[in-house]
Amino acid sequence: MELDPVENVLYLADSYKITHHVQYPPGTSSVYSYFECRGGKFKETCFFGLQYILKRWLVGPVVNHQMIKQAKHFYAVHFGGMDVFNEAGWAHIVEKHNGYLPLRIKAVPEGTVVPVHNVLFTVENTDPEVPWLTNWFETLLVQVWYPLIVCTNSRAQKEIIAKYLDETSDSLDGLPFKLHDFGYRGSTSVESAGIGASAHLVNFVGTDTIAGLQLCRKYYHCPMAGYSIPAAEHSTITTWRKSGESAAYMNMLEQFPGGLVSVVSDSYDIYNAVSKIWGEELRPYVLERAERGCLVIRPDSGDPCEVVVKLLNLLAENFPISTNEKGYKILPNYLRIMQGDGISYETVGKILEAVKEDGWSAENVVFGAGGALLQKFDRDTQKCAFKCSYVNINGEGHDIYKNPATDAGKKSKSGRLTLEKRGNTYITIEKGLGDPKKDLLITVFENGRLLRDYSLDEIRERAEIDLVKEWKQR
Ligand SMILES: O=C1OCCC/C1=C\Nc1ccccc1
Repeated sequence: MELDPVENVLYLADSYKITHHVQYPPGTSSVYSYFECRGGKFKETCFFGLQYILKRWLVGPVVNHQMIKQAKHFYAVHFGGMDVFNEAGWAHIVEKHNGYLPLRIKAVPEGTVVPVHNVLFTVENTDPEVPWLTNWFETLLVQVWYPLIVCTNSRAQKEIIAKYLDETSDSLDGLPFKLHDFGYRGSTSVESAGIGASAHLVNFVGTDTIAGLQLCRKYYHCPMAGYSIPAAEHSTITTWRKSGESAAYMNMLEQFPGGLVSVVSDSYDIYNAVSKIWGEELRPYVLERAERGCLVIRPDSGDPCEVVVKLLNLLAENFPISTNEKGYKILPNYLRIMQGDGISYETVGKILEAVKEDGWSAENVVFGAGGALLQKFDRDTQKCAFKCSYVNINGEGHDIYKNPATDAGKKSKSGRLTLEKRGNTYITIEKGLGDPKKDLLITVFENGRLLRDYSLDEIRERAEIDLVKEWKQR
């Protein structure tokens, strides 16, 4: 039976790694490597996504003789006839470990927020026969850069939105729904959409990226990690033609008589739609459902700061505005604005500042984000790196490092590492000088078994932002 090559750990490494087993010093018995963020856009990272990689690819009996036989032939061709594939090494893993990978991975608990330049996880071989195994899996494990950075970026936006809610409203209750994931179509694949969407769901519960819900269900014990509401897209408005714009909007109110409903309203002229259609022609119908639901008006073009503020003021001309305890204006609870265009870590604060400057509360607006939420990152955004810091050769341990004369920023940590708390922050102790009893790195994977299985709920709790924790204390 033809094996699915995607499901074969023998193909989950960069080609050059296939040739590395003969490149370590003779007598090498242990290779110990670590992962860190060396800096970048954010000064701290919210660690998330390793568990998905472990469960998806590494847990269980992941290699067998048939796979080895197939890979042997595959690599002979790939390397132009040269026999570089470590058939004996992999056969040893099948024979001695029944295909379970003799590795130990220790990681900071998912959801932990750690300042950059700290060790986030370590990898080492547990069988001295296969020291080359540690770095074989660098390729796959470093892909954690993506969920880690999406989670961090999403969380940073939560901090900004929470700040404005704290300043201009009486509650943070709506915060989990304030940033909605619109990023499915802009993702590079269904799998990557799911990974990125799950990372956002650590911080929020608003999503349209279904793939993320499935991932959270299957890999993070969360049956329903996020929610959405009935919403229009341009096609369901423009198919009524311009002459039928108000009929299209009326249809939305009729088809969804209760609960929240979102109507994108900028197909022709958002300002006309809000002042003349929603504010006049359909005003009675908007009021009629006031007790049963909420109309969410969605602009989708123009300068977000200008459009959102202008829409709030146009709505104030036709609907009853009140003032909350912080002295900021609020729409009636049956009206909200969703800004789903141009939203990013860099812009969300500017929009909320404009809203606040004009005397409006942040509670009036919810946001949607796509590309900037799930795509506009690369491994360099946080300078994610995986480096070997310790090796044992002929029974003698050596603390090792790289320190390129041409880039001091690429200097790596040396020796066996621990992650320890100092006050309310973290530090990494190098050279094996850390206290194992204080080490915050948890053995999550050992010899093919998952030793810690985090739920999304506990990750959400661990990742919670300070302002929310303070509010819960009040
Ligand atoms: O308007 C909305 O209200 C809240 C529910 C989602 C929603 C729109 N979704 C969406 C998805 C992908 C691209 C663009 C929009």
